[in-house]
Amino acid sequence: MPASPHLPACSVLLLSGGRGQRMGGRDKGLMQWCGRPLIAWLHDLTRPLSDDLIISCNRNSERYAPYADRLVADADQDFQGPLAGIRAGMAAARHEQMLVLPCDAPLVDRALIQALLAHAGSQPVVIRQGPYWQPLFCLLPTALKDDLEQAWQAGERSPQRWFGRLSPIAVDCQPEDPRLANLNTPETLGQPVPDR
Ligand SMILES: Nc1nc2c(ncn2[C@@H]2O[C@H](COP(=O)(O)OP(=O)(O)OP(=O)(O)O)[C@@H](O)[C@H]2O)c(=O)[nH]1
Ligand SMILES: [Mg+2]
Repeated sequence: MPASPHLPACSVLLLSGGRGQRMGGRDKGLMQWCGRPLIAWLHDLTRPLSDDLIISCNRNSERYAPYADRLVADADQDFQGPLAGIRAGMAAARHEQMLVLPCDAPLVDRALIQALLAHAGSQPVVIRQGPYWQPLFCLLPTALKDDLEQAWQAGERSPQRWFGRLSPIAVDCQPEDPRLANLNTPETLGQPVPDR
């Protein structure tokens, strides 16, 4: 289902497969923010955009399942980073474009997503803040699946280095754009530090 008649159909990949080290090793996507799990906020934002909503997670699959059409796990269970999740998502995605968002950015809004979708084509479209790319906020043509696979097999593990070779289109945001806030620590969730 397209976001509007003028925007392309896309798959959505919500990245929630990280180690959560700065959260004391907890599964970040399931941590509560403003009364609900982080993944629930991203689900609500993206659900109307796609009939192919994929969550990349490496544990607690039964708790993620209600928020997705499908779940993917990394091929290796040693947390090789977000590119592992993107790789699994690319292999599963059913549409020509795949919107990628991290689970820990609940303030992303529809306008930001529409700005990415507006550039859908043969190149990656990536958010940039000042000089800094935000590689996990992006729109990827799924035709790049084979390119990604080759890069992965050659040892690439950095999303930014991977798409950097592919003439990405930037969607520029202000350095202080609050929609891109990343919640990486218990303090940012407004919770005490969890026990381990
Ligand atoms: N599939 C997958 N996703 C990952 C992996 N590492 C990080 N991510 C995701 O990438 C996004 C950004 O990662 P971080 O904010 O560093 O999250 P994290 O790795 O769980 O947290 P830290 O361990 O504290 O760095 C989050 O949405 C993570 O879920 C991984 O090894 N596999
Ligand atoms: Mg990390």
